[in-house]
Amino acid sequence: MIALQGIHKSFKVAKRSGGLGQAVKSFFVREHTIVEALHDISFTVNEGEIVGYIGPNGAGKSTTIKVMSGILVPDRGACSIMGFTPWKERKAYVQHIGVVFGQRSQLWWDVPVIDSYELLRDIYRIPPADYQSNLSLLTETLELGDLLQTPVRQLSLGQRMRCEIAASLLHGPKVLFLDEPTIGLDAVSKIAVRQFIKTINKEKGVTVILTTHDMSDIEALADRILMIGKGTLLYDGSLGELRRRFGTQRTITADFREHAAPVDIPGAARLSWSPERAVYSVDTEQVLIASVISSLAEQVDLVDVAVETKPVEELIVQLYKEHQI
Ligand SMILES: Nc1ncnc2c1ncn2[C@@H]1O[C@H](COP(=O)(O)OP(=O)(O)OP(=O)(O)O)[C@@H](O)[C@H]1O
Repeated sequence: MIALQGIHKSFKVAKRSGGLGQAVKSFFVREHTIVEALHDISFTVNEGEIVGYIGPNGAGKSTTIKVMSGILVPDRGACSIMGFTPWKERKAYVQHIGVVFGQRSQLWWDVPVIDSYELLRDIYRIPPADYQSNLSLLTETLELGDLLQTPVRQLSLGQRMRCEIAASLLHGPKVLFLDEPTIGLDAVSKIAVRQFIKTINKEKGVTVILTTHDMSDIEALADRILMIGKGTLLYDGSLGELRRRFGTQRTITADFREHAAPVDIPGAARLSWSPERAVYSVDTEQVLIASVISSLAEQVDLVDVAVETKPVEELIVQLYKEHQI
């Protein structure tokens, strides 16, 4: 459904140094630097996938979304989405995609939300019956109700985001690009937005590409991660694979009835010890978790045991280190 091949995109940025002298000089001689935002980006996405596009600030995530939604023209490379080249056949193409930029609004600020929706209906030439059925489904699932009659500037961030997502789906697109859809939202709104993304993906088969800094979005939603750093694709695979690749390390926290002497477990490194709690680090490629717990149980009177994997954030930092980002 989506195929990018060797996409390159650079920006020419005016160089400015401090001081009045430099400012006067730059008035006559403009110096520029070239920022390579995307370097040879290639990937494919199948129909019905939810793909998380992640990376540090300035990695090139938004630039990729802009190329895929036809807003930016790349310097080189090919991009085919549902048979369209986004920047060439923009008018026909936008009928098939929905785009949400979390930091920008596509809604008219001073008028009720419904007025913006009606404008979008006319822009996209959505047949009245389709518009009505899409609107009622979106109103119900995103709980828009009274919000439709409210001017956008009076909405909370979470309410606005629900309205933005509905706006991007009124014309029934097959692909949805979401750039930071949960930015700034509280926990409840985040869960609502995630739940909705899951629903439209499952029930309507909408393919979703989402950029986010929030790893819990990825854990909750994405079958697959594409990771980008300094304009280069660093990883393409599942979160599970990423965990397996780096995450054979587990931390075992054991609570037990008072036990004075620290206990050594073969194959496990003891990270801390107190008379009622010990923390061990275990490499699951070297030793089984079960054998660590059973040798611990032989020596202390166990009350509780917790086994934790490394948080995803740590795995990602490790990947950046590996690629020297
Ligand atoms: N219009 C522009 N003009 C000049 N440079 C730009 C422009 N847009 C992006 N860049 C540069 O391209 C690089 C990639 O930016 P991009 O916005 O795609 O990153 P991002 O991964 O979305 O970052 P963030 O997580 O901070 O939003 C950055 O170095 C950025 O400064």
